[in-house]
Amino acid sequence: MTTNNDLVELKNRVIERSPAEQEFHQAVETIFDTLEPVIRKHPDYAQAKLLERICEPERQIIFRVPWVDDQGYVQINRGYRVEFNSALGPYKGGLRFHPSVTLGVVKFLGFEQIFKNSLTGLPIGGGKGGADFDPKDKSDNEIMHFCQSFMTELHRHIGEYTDVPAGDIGVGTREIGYLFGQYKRLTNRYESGVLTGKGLYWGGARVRTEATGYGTAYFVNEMLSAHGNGLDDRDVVVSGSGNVAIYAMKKIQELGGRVIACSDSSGYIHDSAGIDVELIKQIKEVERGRISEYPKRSHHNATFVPGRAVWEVPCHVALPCATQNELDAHAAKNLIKNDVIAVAEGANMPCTPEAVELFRDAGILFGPGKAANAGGVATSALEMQQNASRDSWTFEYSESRLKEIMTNIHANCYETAEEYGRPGDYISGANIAGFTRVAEAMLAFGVI
Ligand SMILES: NC(=O)C1=CN([C@@H]2O[C@H](COP(=O)(O)OP(=O)(O)OC[C@H]3O[C@@H](n4cnc5c(N)ncnc54)[C@H](O)[C@@H]3O)[C@@H](O)[C@H]2O)C=CC1
Ligand SMILES: O=C(O)CCC(=O)C(=O)O
Repeated sequence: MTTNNDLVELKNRVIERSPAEQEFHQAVETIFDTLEPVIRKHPDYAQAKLLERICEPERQIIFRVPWVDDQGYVQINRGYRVEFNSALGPYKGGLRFHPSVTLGVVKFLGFEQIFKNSLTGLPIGGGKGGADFDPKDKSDNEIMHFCQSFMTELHRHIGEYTDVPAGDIGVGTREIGYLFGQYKRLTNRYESGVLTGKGLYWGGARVRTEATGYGTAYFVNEMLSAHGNGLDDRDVVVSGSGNVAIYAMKKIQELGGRVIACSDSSGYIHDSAGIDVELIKQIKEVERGRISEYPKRSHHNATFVPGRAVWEVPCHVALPCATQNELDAHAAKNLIKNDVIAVAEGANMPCTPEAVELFRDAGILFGPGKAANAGGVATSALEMQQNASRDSWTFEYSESRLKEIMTNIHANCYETAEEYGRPGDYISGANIAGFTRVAEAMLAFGVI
């Protein structure tokens, strides 16, 4: 029999084995805090030490990334790929290029990815990678040289049946293009399924660009509907203005919500008439500019508030879509005071544990990232399917698949939470449902 004390001891051992990896510890804590009922129900999981095994990456690769900048100076960055768990399929997860990237950050993201990918119901394992490279203010030439150097090492470790990276913060279609070009050159193989998030002319899938944000909007809509609410006429606030944020805003508006604020790392914009998403796309995706440009060019009466978090804007629905730990207890208290009814994580682990606790205590509907933002990786798996069958689906069909997957993920989390006596607790539902599928596969494979 596994008791709560056994689990606490086990969690402490996992944390001690990986010192100074604060973000990874945080992700591990969330899992351990919710899995007690499933471990109790399945003594064979404890006997096979599945929890210990799932916390230990199958492989972690750390490498030097040297490149030459436009001034002719040599620059050195550190690259990572953590191949966490391949029980359900090839390692799958994005690459993040940001100065804050450390082994602990990559491990937390890879760990989350195991459960998220399992929830999609598709055959993908969990992994993540990246580098402490800052793409901000780099020329196109410098980005290309960095990507080529990064892939010169990474190509040895990845493959359609082994490990399939994609984008994340700082890595979009441009970077995937440079990475894919270098992989093709080094291996002399046009192996489309080795990377996802590709451009539509060279093996990419329709809806992948939109998928994470659209999926988050679908998920929050499902959460609201399941509790007798809807998005109609609701004020929605989104953090970030990158890939996830832009398409979350677009789909929220299509579903009847009113997005009144969004942000970047310099501050936020408030537009009570409703954010003009096409203008944000032009500023952010095309010009790679700052969000402070928006009020200068919008026909609405919008304002830019520098250096402050967007969570001070009153809203019914909050979608953190920027980065980890961006929504803290102070922000959560503010949102609760302003009568927020639902929060869904478009980003990975954007809410601190204290914020999550406050939402839970206040009875706010809370969609954890591993469920709410799973639409991106799910559509990556659909891209792999299309690559394997040399096929290309229409936008409408691809979006209908995404919608179906998000509806199923919501239902799975909702029903699992009920089954384990935690109705309405989407965190427990997501963790238990995600873990169970991986656990069953690991059990079937023996001790490996
Ligand atoms: N791109 C994808 O398909 C998926 C991304 N995610 C997660 O979503 C989040 C955002 O990723 P992307 O949109 O792809 O990245 P991105 O690089 O396109 O955009 C990130 C955005 O966050 C903003 N930002 C960064 N730090 C901030 C801060 N402290 N305050 C306010 N804004 C800040 C940036 O200015 C930028 O607008 C990340 O947590 C990522 O791991 C999760 C699932 C899939
Ligand atoms: O599409 C992918 O493989 C990457 C998605 C990702 O990095 C994520 O879900 O956080």
